Amino acid sequence: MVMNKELISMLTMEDIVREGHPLLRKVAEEVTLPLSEEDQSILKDMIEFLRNGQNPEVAEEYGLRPGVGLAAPQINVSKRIFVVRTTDSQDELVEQAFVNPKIISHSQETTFLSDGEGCLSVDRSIDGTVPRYARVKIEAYDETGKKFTKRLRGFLSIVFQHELDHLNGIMFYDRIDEDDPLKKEVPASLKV
Ligand SMILES: Cc1nc(NNC(=O)[C@H](CC2CCCC2)CN(O)CO)c(F)c(N2CCN3CCOC[C@@H]3C2)n1
Ligand code: NI
Repeated sequence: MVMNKELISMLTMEDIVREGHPLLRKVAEEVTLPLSEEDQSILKDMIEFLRNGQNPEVAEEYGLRPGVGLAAPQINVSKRIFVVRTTDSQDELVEQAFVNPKIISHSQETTFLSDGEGCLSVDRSIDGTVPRYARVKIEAYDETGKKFTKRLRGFLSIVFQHELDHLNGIMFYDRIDEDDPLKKEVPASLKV
């Protein structure tokens, strides 16, 4: 399908950098607040990309892989920004920009997605358990530059940690234990 990129400002899969691109292994720069016009428009494009990917018609039309999160380094912008669009444990839609995000505390207990993880920057499927903190207390700024703290758990907590890793040059498969990739049991000592 030939797409006339000049007429489309939206992000497509062509804008997503893939494994091997240096930005995926760099620690991204903190963003100065308030966000510049450029950074605000980058955030808007990122949220739009997730919305489009979660819309079957649009995803089909533009060949988008669905995503629930996207980090700025994945679109060749080495800044500490990511966006998340998914439903939370109360099945509420969460569409959130995280600027200069930090984990300020976390549970000892770990969790993981039973089907493992994937990544829009990784064009292959990699089996293995990706251990994540079960609960995290985070601090970040939103698109208006307002500071907030939040306690995340479950799926949202996992997505947050996957995206935060991208800001620190970490890929999900870095966390798979080579000696026991499919381990499902959380070591007893880690249970709180
Ligand atoms: C689990 C999942 N990963 C999808 N893709 N991968 C991603 O989001 C990568 C980030 C996720 C990989 C594991 C944790 C974070 C992108 N990443 O590389 C950014 O760094 C999905 F698309 C998806 N869902 C379930 C919810 N559904 C709601 C309706 O719309 C479709 C959507 C599909 N669940
Ligand atoms: Ni990813």
